[in-house]
Amino acid sequence: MTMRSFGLIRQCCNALVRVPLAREKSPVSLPISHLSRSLTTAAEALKITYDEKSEVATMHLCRKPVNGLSLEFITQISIALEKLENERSCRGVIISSGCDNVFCAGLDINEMLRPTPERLEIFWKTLQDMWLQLFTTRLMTVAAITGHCIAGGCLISSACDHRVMAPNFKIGLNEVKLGIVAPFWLVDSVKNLIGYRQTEWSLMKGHLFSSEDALRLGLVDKVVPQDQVVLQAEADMAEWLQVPDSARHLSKTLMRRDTVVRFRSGREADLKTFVNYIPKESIQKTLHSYVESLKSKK
Ligand SMILES: CCCCC/C=C/C(=O)SCCNC(=O)CCNC(=O)[C@H](O)C(C)(C)COP(=O)(O)OP(=O)(O)OC[C@H]1O[C@@H](n2cnc3c(N)ncnc32)[C@H](O)[C@@H]1OP(=O)(O)O
Repeated sequence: MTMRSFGLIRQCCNALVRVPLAREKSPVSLPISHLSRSLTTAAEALKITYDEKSEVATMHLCRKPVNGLSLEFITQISIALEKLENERSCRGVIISSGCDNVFCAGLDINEMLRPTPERLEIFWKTLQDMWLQLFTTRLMTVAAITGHCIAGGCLISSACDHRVMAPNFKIGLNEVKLGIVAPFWLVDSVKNLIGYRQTEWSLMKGHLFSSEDALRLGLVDKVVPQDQVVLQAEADMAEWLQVPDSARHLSKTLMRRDTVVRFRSGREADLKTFVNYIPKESIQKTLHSYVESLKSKK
């Protein structure tokens, strides 16, 4: 197997971190005091390998401990996707996790705690862009879900084309438990998989499905033992790649067009809602209590 690594660019200096936005030429500078905590450096957080024989890349999410989606991490994912999309030989990408028992625990909650308005706005725009990229990419996308896949984690998995999950983990949208509401475009992408009623009640309750229930409902496509998830994802990818790329991608575009049109017409309003809503004192209190409850469960 021939593997190549894609280098990802991060620029740091003492006082500022430069965060290039997806599809924008000039990076934006942000005060370092607003960087969220991570046990992994930016360089370690995302690893891309490319297998020339199968023409498939693997994107390993390795932002320990739980792949919390910070602005920097989302930006890295977005840049990597763009690079892979532009790599003509690349036909598919498998998204996997390097964190034990967690595929992705969703947005890094620290991004929403006492944020600056500037960073909050960039954070949300970048998340919207990353979702759109993943949801519409010409590449065949497979999520290898080796652990919990919560809220923003489900945003990644539900934007993919195929999902393989390990048993006995949780997946879904639990935003209401944090006192917040999932954006309509994320809800749409889950609704496309499991239908209106299952989405409605799980969204309102903040219910997380077991892997087994997720399989039954169609939120994932296969459940296999944890140590076989990546192998299964690779095998399924190979099968998917037997379909001619352009016909597969055009079919995906056709099926997802309504969701994309709705997203494009509502994204500005969605951004406004997010930046106005998150700083509210009542929301800050609930988010703070939620973070405390995560810490105190130990
Ligand atoms: C209007 C806005 C809508 C936005 C749409 C999306 C929203 C979101 O994604 S909000 C995030 C929702 N996610 C969650 O509620 C998941 C919370 N995490 C967990 O339930 C668990 O951590 C776990 C099941 C994913 C893993 O459990 P375990 O292996 O036992 O690990 P710990 O709970 O001990 O966590 C380790 C460490 O990581 C911190 N942490 C966990 N999740 C997050 C997170 N999403 N953001 C930031 N930090 C997170 C946790 O607090 C621990 O920290 P330390 O105590 O400092 O070690």
